[in-house]
Amino acid sequence: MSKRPVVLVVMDGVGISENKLGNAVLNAYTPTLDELLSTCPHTAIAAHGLAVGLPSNGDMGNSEVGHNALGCGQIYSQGAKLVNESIASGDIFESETWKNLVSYCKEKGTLHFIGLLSDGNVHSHIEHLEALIKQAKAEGVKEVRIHALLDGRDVPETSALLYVERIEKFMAELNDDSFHACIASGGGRMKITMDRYEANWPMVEAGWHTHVLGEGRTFASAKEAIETYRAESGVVDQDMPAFVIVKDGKPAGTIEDGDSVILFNFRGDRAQEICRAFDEEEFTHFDRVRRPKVQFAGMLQYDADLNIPHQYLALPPKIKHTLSEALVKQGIRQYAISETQKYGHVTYFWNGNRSGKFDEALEEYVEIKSDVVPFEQRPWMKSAEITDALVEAIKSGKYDFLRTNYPNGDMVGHTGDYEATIIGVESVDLNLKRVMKAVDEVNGILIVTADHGNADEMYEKPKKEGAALKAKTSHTLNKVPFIIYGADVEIAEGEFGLANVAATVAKLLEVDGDEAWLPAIIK
Ligand SMILES: O=C(O)[C@@H](CO)OP(=O)(O)O
Ligand SMILES: [Mn+2]
Ligand SMILES: [Mn+2]
Repeated sequence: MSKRPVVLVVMDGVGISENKLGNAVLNAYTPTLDELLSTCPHTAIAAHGLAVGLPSNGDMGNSEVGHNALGCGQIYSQGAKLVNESIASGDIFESETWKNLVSYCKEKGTLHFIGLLSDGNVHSHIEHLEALIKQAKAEGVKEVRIHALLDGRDVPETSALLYVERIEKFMAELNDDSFHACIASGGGRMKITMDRYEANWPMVEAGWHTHVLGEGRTFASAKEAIETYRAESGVVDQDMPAFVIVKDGKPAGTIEDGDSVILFNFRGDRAQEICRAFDEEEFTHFDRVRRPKVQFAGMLQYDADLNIPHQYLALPPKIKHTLSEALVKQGIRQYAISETQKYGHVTYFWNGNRSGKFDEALEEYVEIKSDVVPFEQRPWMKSAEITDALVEAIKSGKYDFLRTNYPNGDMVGHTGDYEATIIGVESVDLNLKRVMKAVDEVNGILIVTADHGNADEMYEKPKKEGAALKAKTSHTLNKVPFIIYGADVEIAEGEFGLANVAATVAKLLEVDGDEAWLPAIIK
């Protein structure tokens, strides 16, 4: 084992692109990154598509698959791909859960689908929803209701109508005397239901009131809701307030005793809280007012240790041989820190979607509370506070491997605000300098990388030359930086991705890697 501590920084959403237009990474003032890139061994590594276990290279990276790959050194087929396969093979419809949910609601109840309505393939895919609705009808379900969370964060900023129209056309073709499906409620994904890491439970409470109780502002259709909210305030899809659809003066689909409910998102971070609201007997995070007796299932098992949700349609990748586990076996003391928005990224996602520790005595996890504010108004977020704690941990000499995630490039990038995102990236750069100094003081080694791009492309590619610029809120397909500071090493030949990082960390720590891992990025 080396005597030199290794610190790994994930700059969330900081990708590499040569294109200067709307590039909040290239155009930010980043003296620290510039210094690192001009003086240290570095390369660019793949963070999207096949390199992180997604169905195709047209799939942008995301935090879940990115941190999974970083933390386990391997490429596993991810939720997006596993659900595709399970639907194609029909396995999903053979599952006990599917059968249970269908038989529970088939005679007198309704089958509800709650989830992110887009083809972003980060949390969900509309094709999965379509396949489930079609099969439900084939198996004799009579009533289906959709509770549509509007995206605009993994897909273009104001694309909700595209998906609403697509699913309504799909349902209209299925609807007949024996079957009826329609949208019952919805709202922007950053307004209701899809909170994560317990950052903002009131979002989930608002979702409960909307989907379950059918309370809120009412409209005749989802289209009317979207068009009205846009006309009133110019609000974009992800921030769209909640809406309830009414038919004949009543909500089109509250959730009642005898119904079944499927959360059709496959990704876990933003799925867990609403699952808990349905599943938990003793629930204290908000007053549910009424808890219907339903059969509830998630698309995937989101956390096996915590048994969330109790029922699920498909199994997630069984991620084994993680870096954390290999390191604790060799006595390496570890420290992980981020603010709430990304805390689970450096713990839960990093450890293959496990929320527990491998070894209580050897691992310390620290969460700095995120503010609940529009991040374009505070683009520095908690970068300084994270750094205060990280610097202290580095200097304490208590840890051999320390990791952090700075959310700014990503969380501010998702707002589509170019100027604010520049400040977000600059905040990371400023704090990176402090981390470098602390690493110097303890004669350590620093790795700087990212999990996927976002801030590197803040405008959609114009459809025609000269067309007005449109904010881009989603991740990118670009590679990410991989830089090693403080070690006299050479980058190896070849193409690398996020799954090559774990072996690199082990090599720098001078401990054994795992045979399952992809090779290190250094010679
Ligand atoms: O905010 C999120 O949920 C996703 C985008 O859908 O971003 P990230 O993968 O960076 O967490
Ligand atoms: Mn991310
Ligand atoms: Mn993101």
